[in-house]
Amino acid sequence: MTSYSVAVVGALGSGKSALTVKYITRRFIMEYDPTLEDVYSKTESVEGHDLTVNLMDTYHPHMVSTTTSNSSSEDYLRWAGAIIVVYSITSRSSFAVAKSYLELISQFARESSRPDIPVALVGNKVDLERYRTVSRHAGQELAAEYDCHFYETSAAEDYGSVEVVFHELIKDIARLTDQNVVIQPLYISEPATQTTVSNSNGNSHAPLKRTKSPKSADYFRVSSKKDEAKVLPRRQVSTFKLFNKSFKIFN
Ligand SMILES: Nc1nc2c(ncn2[C@@H]2O[C@H](COP(=O)(O)OP(=O)(O)OP(=O)(O)O)[C@@H](O)[C@H]2O)c(=O)[nH]1
Repeated sequence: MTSYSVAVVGALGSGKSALTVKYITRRFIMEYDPTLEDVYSKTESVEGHDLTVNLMDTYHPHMVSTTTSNSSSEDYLRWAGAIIVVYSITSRSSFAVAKSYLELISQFARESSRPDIPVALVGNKVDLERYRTVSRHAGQELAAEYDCHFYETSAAEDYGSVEVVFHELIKDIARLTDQNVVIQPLYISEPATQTTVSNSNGNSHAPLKRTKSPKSADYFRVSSKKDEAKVLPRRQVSTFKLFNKSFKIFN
């Protein structure tokens, strides 16, 4: 199974969960329960080749504007094939935290054997333009400083602006492993039968043929705390609880 692991990091409240669930379900969520670190997976079958995207929605309550970290908060670095660093364009403190994450990732890349780990800096909540305190230019400059992708998104609005972030990183991972991958939009089909998966701690990349249209897609979430997987039936939920998190969904 071709597998791509993407970790999402950033300040509390920057929209990590909203972006992750938007990508998984195409819907915007309003979170109102505390967050735990969780792993979600989305799979699709492409011309007989299965592609799985594992997403870690991280939770580092003690990560502030500093480069100090501890080993458990760096687990995502070892796990991820690519990393999304999120800040809110309405929060200068979240931008400072994003810079700290970029520094941490850059240190890790230097010290490990993974100097090319793909990273995207994402300024989220662009629908709240009137409350903007971090300019687009500042985001671009920071991304240039750390030589990473830069995007501005809204988890509350356009799905495409969220999808492109994940897809570009998946393509980067594939390029790093010499895979010829064309990522098409991940269509969500009727829920499949319940599936059990285990967390991916590495990235094994089988050759993937070019394709014109994905045939089917499943999406489900696995908890990093439990060896249990859960299929989320898209058409049956307007409000749902995912293990320890509750979400309201806005169509
Ligand atoms: N308007 C708007 N609100 C957003 C957006 N993304 C997230 N939010 C809201 O911002 C709040 C925080 O979003 P979360 O996704 O929980 O943020 P998080 O980074 O996962 O936060 P923690 O789980 O505490 O680490 C929630 O009320 C979301 O509904 C966005 O793009 N636009």
